[in-house]
Amino acid sequence: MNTKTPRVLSIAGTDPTGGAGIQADLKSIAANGGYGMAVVTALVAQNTRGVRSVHTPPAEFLREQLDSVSDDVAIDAVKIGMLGDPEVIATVGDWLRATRPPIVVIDPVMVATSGDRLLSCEAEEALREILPLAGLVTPNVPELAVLSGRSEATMWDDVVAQSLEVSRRWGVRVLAKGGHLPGDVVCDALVEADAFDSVRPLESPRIATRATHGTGCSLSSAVATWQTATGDWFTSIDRSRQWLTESLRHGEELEVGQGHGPVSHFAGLWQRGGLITSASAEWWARIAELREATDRDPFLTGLADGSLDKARFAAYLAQDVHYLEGYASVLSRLAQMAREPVERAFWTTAALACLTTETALHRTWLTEPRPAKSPVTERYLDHLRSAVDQGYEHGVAAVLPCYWMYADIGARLDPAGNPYADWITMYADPVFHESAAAARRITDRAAGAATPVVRESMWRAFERSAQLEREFFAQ
Ligand SMILES: Nc1ncnc2c1ncn2[C@@H]1O[C@H](COP(=O)(O)OP(=O)(O)OP(=O)(O)O)[C@@H](O)[C@H]1O
Ligand SMILES: Cc1ncc(CO)c(N)n1
Repeated sequence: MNTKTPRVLSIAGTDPTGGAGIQADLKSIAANGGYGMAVVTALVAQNTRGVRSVHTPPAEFLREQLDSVSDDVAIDAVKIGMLGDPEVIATVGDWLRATRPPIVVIDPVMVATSGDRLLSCEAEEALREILPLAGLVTPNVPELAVLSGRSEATMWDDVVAQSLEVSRRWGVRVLAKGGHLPGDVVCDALVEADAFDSVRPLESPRIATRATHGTGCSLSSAVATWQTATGDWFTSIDRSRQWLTESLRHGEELEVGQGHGPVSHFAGLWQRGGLITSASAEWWARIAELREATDRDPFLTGLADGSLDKARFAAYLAQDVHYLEGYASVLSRLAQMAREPVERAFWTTAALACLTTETALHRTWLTEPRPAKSPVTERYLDHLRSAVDQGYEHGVAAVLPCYWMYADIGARLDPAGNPYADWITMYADPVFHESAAAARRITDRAAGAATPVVRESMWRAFERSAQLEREFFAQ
């Protein structure tokens, strides 16, 4: 098992709508964990409905593109798609013989999903001749008929028979794809003609979707990528098919084009949180410096070693009572805005705890007359109120630092022999920590469901609160 990121080169034609060809290959390689590179064989004016025209750059230029990659980059795998005409095939064939990439997958592209031809008839013979350079060839049913010189298979047994013929004749492994045959189950098979004529079928449920544009491109690129990592063709095909099935399921959601739309290459990744596994964890890391600066504030260092002046502590608690009253109102508003019953219950309980448990200690320190709200207290509460005004997501992000920074401080201070031990143990209490964890989970759920724009402004609301927490201690 190779643990390095596979460097995978796609040699193929283009699809400006991004669902097939090189554009699909790059997405597929990335979605399956590889680093994608691309050499263009043909510029294709096409969309989800059909092909309008094809522009083939000069063969010398194709060779220059290929050499640009191989002269500089160690290539782990190559996926070959649309080759268009005999000159293109000869150029790619020469380059393959010269560079000998360790993994080569040829998707013998002949016809687009729309039914338009992508390979000239004269090129069919030339294409057969380069098959021995591949570790795997991935024809669909019509392509298999062309390669084997037979009529198009209508039954699975014929698909297998034709695959065995192609495998035997050109000494190549064949992934026969049954996507074009009818049935609730889509059957593919890895076929190798040798003494035992191995035929290993792979089945999956047929997804009822029109979004099948570029499935062949995407599958072959995925297999090339996985093969670098696993070294086993069957495993690579199996993994790639699982990924493709998931991507097919979400293709129509993209609403791309009026014909056969593309698959959603990153649907699974997005659904599982994309690059951000936890928004709150990422935000917490981003405020690391601010947190360290807060720790160094004389108020907190004094609290930590017990040397803090009693009058300063009382003044802090007096402001904190004002703050907690305002904070509780904000939490009640979140309770009203929450759509999930568990979240509504959490914010309701949180508002109550704020007005009772948390302020109980404060009240023992309060002296009359109570001081007015300080400018920092006013500013912090204004910020929280304007965050909930913007929406639930912003509100939950804004109230989080108050929980989290206090839980963090409470866990790190030692109450033993400290005159402020009551305060420390209140924030070291597991019940308070569980509340902080619940507030984080709610924030992560809201951030996961939010658009990138909303998530970005959630972060800003969180960051501003963290800054205000620091100013609050420093006041
Ligand atoms: N509706 C579907 N549901 C599930 N899997 C499918 C569906 N259609 C195709 N597949 C799978 O997608 C892969 C590509 O199959 P297909 O035979 O359609 O290739 P293709 O014709 O070369 O693709 P294209 O020309 O659209 O790029 C195969 O693994 C096939 O089993
Ligand atoms: C460039 C290109 N390659 C392959 C296909 C097959 O889907 C396509 N439509 N376009």
